[in-house]
Amino acid sequence: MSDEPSATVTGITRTYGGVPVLTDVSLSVGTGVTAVIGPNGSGKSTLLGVLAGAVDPTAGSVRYRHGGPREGGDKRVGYLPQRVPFRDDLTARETLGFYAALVDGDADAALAAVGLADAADKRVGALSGGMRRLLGIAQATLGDPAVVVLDEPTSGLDPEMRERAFRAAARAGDDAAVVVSSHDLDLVDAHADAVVVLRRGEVAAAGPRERLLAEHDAADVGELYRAVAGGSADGRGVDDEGSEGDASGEGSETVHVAGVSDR
Ligand SMILES: Nc1ncnc2c1ncn2[C@@H]1O[C@H](COP(=O)(O)OP(=O)(O)OP(=O)(O)O)[C@@H](O)[C@H]1O
Repeated sequence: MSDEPSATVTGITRTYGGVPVLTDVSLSVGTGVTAVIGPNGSGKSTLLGVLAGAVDPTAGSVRYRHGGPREGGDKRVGYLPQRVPFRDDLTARETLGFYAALVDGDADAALAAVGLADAADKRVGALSGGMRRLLGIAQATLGDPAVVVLDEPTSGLDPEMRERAFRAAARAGDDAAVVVSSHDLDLVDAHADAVVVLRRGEVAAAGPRERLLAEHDAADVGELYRAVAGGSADGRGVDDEGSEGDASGEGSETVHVAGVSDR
């Protein structure tokens, strides 16, 4: 595992109609699983979209160690958006074959890696919601990208499928920087090497999971979340003075959140 970050975002701000949804976010991610957590509307999808090159920041920059999503023909950044526009009439293999052709990937290997080998010839329209999410993870990992961005890969899934989706993400994290947003704090606790907590568009805490837990005297990621992000949907349950983590978003200092694994 290299200490050099796979992707670094510096001073990212994104506004919609003049309203900031991300404010001066700086962090870097490395090999392993980095989980982005935070209340609804805290900016997780926007941050992941910026990392994936799907959302242009209003200010700030993103730097990739191995080349970005818009550089050259190679797919260096894989992306699973919240809603995946797969066609229902194609089979799982045909679907991945389409994407694999774009990035010189191996559709069957990607299907096998997420446990969908037996469903290769099923039409996408006949897959369960969970299998569809797994297909989305397979799509995002095609072509061995250096950075894999997965936006809520477990939303709407049953507990077994959630576990499978996170395991697939964790396997991809063996040799890629996997950035995953999630509300499944128990799975984040079990599988994430590093955690970023967003609160109202700012980084409230970020770093290797074990270090963050120790710093915030939290037994698990659920406790960390309650301590740092607050309990309410918009994060207003937190006192602004006393709850900042080590990556408060002040200034543009970059915090390296990943690159440490204790698994
Ligand atoms: N295209 C857009 N146009 C206008 N506002 C947007 C757009 N995308 C996001 N927003 C706003 O930005 C804020 C952050 O949204 P975002 O989806 O990044 O949050 P999130 O943390 O991923 O939320 P959730 O957990 O509900 O998925 C929200 O207030 C949302 O309404």
